[in-house]
Amino acid sequence: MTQLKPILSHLDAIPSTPGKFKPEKSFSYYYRLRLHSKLTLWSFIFVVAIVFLVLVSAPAPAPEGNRRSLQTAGKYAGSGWENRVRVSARGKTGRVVLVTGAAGFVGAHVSAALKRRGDGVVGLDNFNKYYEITLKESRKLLLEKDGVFVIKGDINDAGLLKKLFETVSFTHVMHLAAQAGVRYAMKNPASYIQSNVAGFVNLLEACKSANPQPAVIWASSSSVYGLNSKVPFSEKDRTDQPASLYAATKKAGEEIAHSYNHIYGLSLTGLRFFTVYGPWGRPDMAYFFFTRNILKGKSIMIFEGVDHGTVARDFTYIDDVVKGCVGALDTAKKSTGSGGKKKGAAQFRIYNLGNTSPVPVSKLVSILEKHLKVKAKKKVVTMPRNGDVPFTHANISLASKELGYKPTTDLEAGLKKFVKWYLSYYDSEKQHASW
Ligand SMILES: O=C(O)[C@H]1O[C@H](OP(=O)(O)OP(=O)(O)OC[C@H]2O[C@@H](n3ccc(=O)[nH]c3=O)[C@H](O)[C@@H]2O)[C@H](O)[C@@H](O)[C@@H]1O
Repeated sequence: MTQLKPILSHLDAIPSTPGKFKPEKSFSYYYRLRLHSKLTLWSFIFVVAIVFLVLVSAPAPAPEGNRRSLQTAGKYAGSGWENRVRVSARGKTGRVVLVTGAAGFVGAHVSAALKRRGDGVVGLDNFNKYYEITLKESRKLLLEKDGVFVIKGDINDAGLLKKLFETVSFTHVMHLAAQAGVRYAMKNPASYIQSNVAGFVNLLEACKSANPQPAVIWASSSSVYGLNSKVPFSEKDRTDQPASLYAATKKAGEEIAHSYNHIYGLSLTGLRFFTVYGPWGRPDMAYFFFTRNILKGKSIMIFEGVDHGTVARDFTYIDDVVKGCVGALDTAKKSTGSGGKKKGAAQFRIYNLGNTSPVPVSKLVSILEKHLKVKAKKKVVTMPRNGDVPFTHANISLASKELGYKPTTDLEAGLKKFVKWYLSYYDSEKQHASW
């Protein structure tokens, strides 16, 4: 320590402006300089040795996927987060369900229904900006009141899924996260591949590796029938003529699911939803933005087919679809594999969840006008080449027989409930309307 003193005092003498430094040429100066150099040399050797040891003992750099997992593990580690997940997963029925897309339209309704009947439910949603995030946040708030924790995270995050499956033994996964919307696929095709293909595979990877493997129920779409002209659409009809990239990714999902069922023994049930609508719905859908534009006095475009052909949809009310989802969950058999190994054949099912009564878009608009008590400014235009199909019509006999699915709400009654919710939700004082 005493040896260091002269050096420190020498350093004290160095002016803050280096160019003005004038060296002293005395004996003690050279003595101190030599001592300084010796110490600097030893410090340098010491630092090099430490760096060498660190480099030798450091593991090889993690590949991209693992690196992301490590980041995720750090982000979600901690007893606070794990406790919230575990509390949310508690239930009375023995069923513990991971609902992806829980802040979305169908996901939020299904999560609430499962929690209300006593299942343990954990939600996952990436809260992306496809449509207004405030609506997703409001759904999340309502779910939290019901005791459902909605994690903000992405199905493409393998680290997060691994952590989730390590924290909770899910009996079921209700996979409702997706990039939805038929026409938006022309604007942002990559987002469909990212969510509906890559994200789905990532989720199935986590499910097949889990021990026990959960049974998986996931959202497919009526759009897989594409240009099929045989009505009503039956699950046996061809689905190899998609009219949009959205439909193609949903069809790809069905094929991917089949391969995971075949290789790993995962129990998989696909639900082909037919234009689902209702309270807390999606602002990108026609019934929703028609309502918004009618109230604002803006014009709306009603598509028609070639030669003034009618464009119609088998609009299906949310509560009916929720019952179909719950029916699918309750009849799902267990997966047969565990930890990535198949032990026997597992269940693979596909069902239509529609309403069985297609309604022309022009009729949808006249019902809205009636409930809103406002006349719409209508422009009838030929359907652009945007991936839309002229009509959808579900045959639901399989779902009725095997899931007990029985839709009970017609478009008139369903839109009445939607309009009531819409007016109360967008009335600023009642932003937090109930289910
Ligand atoms: O059943 C399905 O599988 C699909 O249902 C809806 O797709 P879509 O039936 O096209 O629903 P909307 O976008 O609400 O369109 C409803 C009807 O309104 C028509 N439309 C849409 C927009 C517009 O400006 N004008 C118009 O007449 C469409 O051609 C369609 O016939 C959902 O948006 C998809 O995510 C879902 O997968």
